[in-house]
Amino acid sequence: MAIILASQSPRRRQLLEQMGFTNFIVRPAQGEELADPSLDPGALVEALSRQKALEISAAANGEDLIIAADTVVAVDGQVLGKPHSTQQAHQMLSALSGREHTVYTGVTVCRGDQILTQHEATAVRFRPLTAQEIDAYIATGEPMDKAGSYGIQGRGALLVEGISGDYFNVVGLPVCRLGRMLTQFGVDPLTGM
Ligand SMILES: Cc1cn([C@H]2C[C@H](O)[C@@H](COP(=O)(O)OP(=O)(O)OP(=O)(O)O)O2)c(=O)[nH]c1=O
Repeated sequence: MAIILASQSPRRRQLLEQMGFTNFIVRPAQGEELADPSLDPGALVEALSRQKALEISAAANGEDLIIAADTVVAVDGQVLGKPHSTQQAHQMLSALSGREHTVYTGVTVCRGDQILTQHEATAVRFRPLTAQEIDAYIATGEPMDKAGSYGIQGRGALLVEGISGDYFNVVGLPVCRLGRMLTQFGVDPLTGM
């Protein structure tokens, strides 16, 4: 049985390694992420993670275990994905300045016909940011491939006053929840695989 991480995200790869997995295949999904915009953020990230997992599973061996995830930021009923431009990154960071938002990550594990999807939510509080600080942060290049236009694991930490919930969920993979989901597939990262 091979473990396939259906993700291009280097953070997700690192977190899977941190869980103790050394021999897994990275095979990012290529399909466009399509979801009903009326879904609430939890249902949205679940649907997107499921799409990624099913795309890779369709071309995989039935014995292979696929893991896929999707992360968004929600504030004021608005869902923020990755920014398409530095201008959009500026808008997102302005919307997050001086307040709390929620990071949602959906995760899907599947093998053959068995499929399990869940999500985790983490509250993150930003300190107030000036327009100049936002511009300086964008100039580091860090925001552009990240939901909500920041990376808590990088210099984005300078913006974060506090969090409530799973830190790793913000980085892109709810490690504790995923560990428990995997036990339903007979894979236990803690006691041996
Ligand atoms: C909020 C936040 C997001 N992120 C990242 C995690 C995800 O990689 C990204 C959200 O985009 P996603 O669409 O979830 O994932 P991706 O396009 O990077 O990779 P793939 O679809 O192949 O799995 O934002 C951080 O790294 N740090 C953070 O603090």
